[in-house]
Amino acid sequence: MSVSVQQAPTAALSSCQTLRNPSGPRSQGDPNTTLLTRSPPPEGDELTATEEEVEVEGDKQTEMEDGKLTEEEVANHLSSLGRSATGLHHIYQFLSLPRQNLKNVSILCHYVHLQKLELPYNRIKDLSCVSHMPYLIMLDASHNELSEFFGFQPPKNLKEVNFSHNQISAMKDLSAYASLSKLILDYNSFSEIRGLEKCSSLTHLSIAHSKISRISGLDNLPLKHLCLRGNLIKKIENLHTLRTLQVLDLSSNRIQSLSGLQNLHFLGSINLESNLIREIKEATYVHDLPLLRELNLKRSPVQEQPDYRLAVIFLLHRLTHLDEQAVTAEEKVSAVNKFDPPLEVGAARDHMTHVVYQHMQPQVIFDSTLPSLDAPYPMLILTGPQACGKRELAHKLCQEFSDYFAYGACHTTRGPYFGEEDGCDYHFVLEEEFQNMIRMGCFVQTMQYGGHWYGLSREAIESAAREGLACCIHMELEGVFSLKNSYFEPRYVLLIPTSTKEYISRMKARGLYSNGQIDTAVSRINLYVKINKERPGFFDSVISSDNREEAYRALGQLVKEYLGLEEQGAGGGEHTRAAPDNTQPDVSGEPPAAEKVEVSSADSFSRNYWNKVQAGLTPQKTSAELASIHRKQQMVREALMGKSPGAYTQLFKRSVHTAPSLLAPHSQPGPSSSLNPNVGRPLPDRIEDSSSEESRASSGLSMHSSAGALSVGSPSDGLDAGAGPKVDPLDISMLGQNLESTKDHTESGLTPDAPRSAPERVSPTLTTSPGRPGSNAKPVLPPIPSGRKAAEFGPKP
Ligand SMILES: Nc1ncnc2c1ncn2[C@@H]1O[C@H](COP(=O)(O)OP(=O)(O)OP(=O)(O)O)[C@@H](O)[C@H]1O
Repeated sequence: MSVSVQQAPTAALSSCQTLRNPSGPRSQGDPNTTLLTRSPPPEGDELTATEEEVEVEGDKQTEMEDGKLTEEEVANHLSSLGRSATGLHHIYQFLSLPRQNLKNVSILCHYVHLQKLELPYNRIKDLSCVSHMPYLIMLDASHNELSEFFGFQPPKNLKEVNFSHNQISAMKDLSAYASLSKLILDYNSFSEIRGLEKCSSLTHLSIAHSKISRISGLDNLPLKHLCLRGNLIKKIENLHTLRTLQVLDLSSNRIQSLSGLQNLHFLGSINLESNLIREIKEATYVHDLPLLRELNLKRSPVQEQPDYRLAVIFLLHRLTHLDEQAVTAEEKVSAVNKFDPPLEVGAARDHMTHVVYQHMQPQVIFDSTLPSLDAPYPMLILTGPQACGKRELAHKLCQEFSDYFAYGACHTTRGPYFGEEDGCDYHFVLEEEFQNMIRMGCFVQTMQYGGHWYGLSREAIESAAREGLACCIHMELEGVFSLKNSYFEPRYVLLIPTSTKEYISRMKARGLYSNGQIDTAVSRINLYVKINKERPGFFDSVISSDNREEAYRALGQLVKEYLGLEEQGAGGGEHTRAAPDNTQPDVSGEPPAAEKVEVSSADSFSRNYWNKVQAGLTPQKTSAELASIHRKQQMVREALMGKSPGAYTQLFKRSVHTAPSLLAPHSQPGPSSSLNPNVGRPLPDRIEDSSSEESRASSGLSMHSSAGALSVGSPSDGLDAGAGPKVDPLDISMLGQNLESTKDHTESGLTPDAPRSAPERVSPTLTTSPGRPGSNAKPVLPPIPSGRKAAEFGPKP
């Protein structure tokens, strides 16, 4: 028997060809089935079998039971007929003998042409036969009893080796295996990785379920796949030179951090299942890996973190699979909306919150700031990055234009800086109180900045409006976005630092900010610039804040243009009165010549792209069209007044000519009048001109003048609060009548809100009456102008 088994491979070929089953390798199950699956002897031979043959057969069976591989068995499992490596012979290249209970495979010494050898699930302890297989490319010796690592002469082309599930405890130098590209050593007892330094072709290495406690010995290997699953590794280290690594499996270790992976730019898949990663922020270490698509953190403590999945998806937005589950587009959107909502989303959420909370409160009419038909309550918002000077400028502006603007103090949970006064710079409140105010629907908008809450309360606006003043507020961009969702239509002035260096040194000079706060503020400059660039008209005006004086000059000029003021001398308080206003559109909507000039000068102020475009697109109306529009508007207003008598009648009528101060409730005592240095001043001659009066009345810009004309103690003193400032050229004729009727009501004890009879007719003579409602109030601020002006500064898209 041994003669036939140990024949030279070429001889074995013919032997194999006759012996092996044409269907190729068989019996993958029970190792003992080998005998049963052997090819039956040729027909007829059975009868002539000699005693000797029976004996040989018996020997063979004994050998198999002893785990010794026989020639016949080899022949049965050979496959893949092809040319030998030398090209001179036809040979079987592939031998697969799994689960054969083999212990001794020394017979394979003679199968020198084998290229692929599979001997898994046997009991082999010695593989020295491989030394005789110089052409071997693939060797699978997994699930055996090998205790030695590569115990054979290196076949020069050996590429893939599987020694998993053996009893090998030490790695040895594999520098002779230069062609080795795939090495699987799972389920052995290695405690250290070594000997691979010269394996310059090794792209796939797996040493799972061993006793490795430290990653080492892998420097500069061209590995693409590395599996060290089920070891004792605590730290990801020494991987930074594996520049080509694509798949990394470090599951079932004791790793606490993803640090050490940040330079592996080809990594596409990381398995860290069953480790000790606790913090979501660990994901930041792999945030910059451009090809990372799969991350598995299953069975790690980090899973218990709130919003774990969305947070990781947010941090690693390129992931397609997290924890072996596909990441959906919805999850990606939710993650962004949750952790870095676009300004619009944040603003919408903020707005919704306050609207809902406000609606949960008893509803009241905010008489001072309610939007009117033509003009919303005037507000000026100074926006820009922190410490760009907007607060200082807002204060200064409110001081100089104290008859027009009041500083709207927001609420904040941050503590006051040195010199800050409660109620002046901010209303300083505790977090609990702030949250309570949110729930009570007190805010129009809120924002968190630098870990503190800031919020603009409705009362802050209302209190300014009750005094007949426009509100001037400073806030960050998020606040602007939120406010744009409300029905308020402020004008927004962006104050932007153009010299970062100067901005930083100014912030440092204040001595209030940490480096981190300064960095945040600086980084936000670009946000403002971007918004201004991408959304023309988002800000009504942009002023450089580098030089505070120049910035204030520009802001002041802008406000003067807006108010229609003229310089009346130097010094503060000079703007408590305005020049007679003859710049407003007449009732027909056609601006007088003077206004046209002003409009063009105000053009730079406006910078409202949208409105300019709109104005450009709007064809000039003929006088007939304008008259028609005029009639329609009048009818609408009358209809509205008729529909809602009482308070609304008052509201609309009064608002026709009044700015908020005129709308202050009668019960509101005279802070405004006491504050107003111009109360009772004689009206300039021009204002008494009826035509200009009418013209002014048609415009918000006339308000300060008309107010100035009012005499102290005007019956309008008793006017109740009404709608926000409204400029309605069409209702000029109602002014006197309104005045009279109000007076009557007041005298007769009727409250302004009491139901009234049908709208009274207006005597045309009253339109030229020098007495105007609100004459005892301070000069009132101009509402946002209507007509042509409105087109300039009107609502944004
Ligand atoms: N209601 C609000 N909504 C949004 N932003 C606000 C609001 N109130 C204040 N802010 C802004 O929050 C930022 C931080 O305000 P804070 O007063 O703490 O900073 P500051 O260092 O004094 O800077 P500044 O001089 O710009 O006010 C500022 O840019 C401020 O304009």
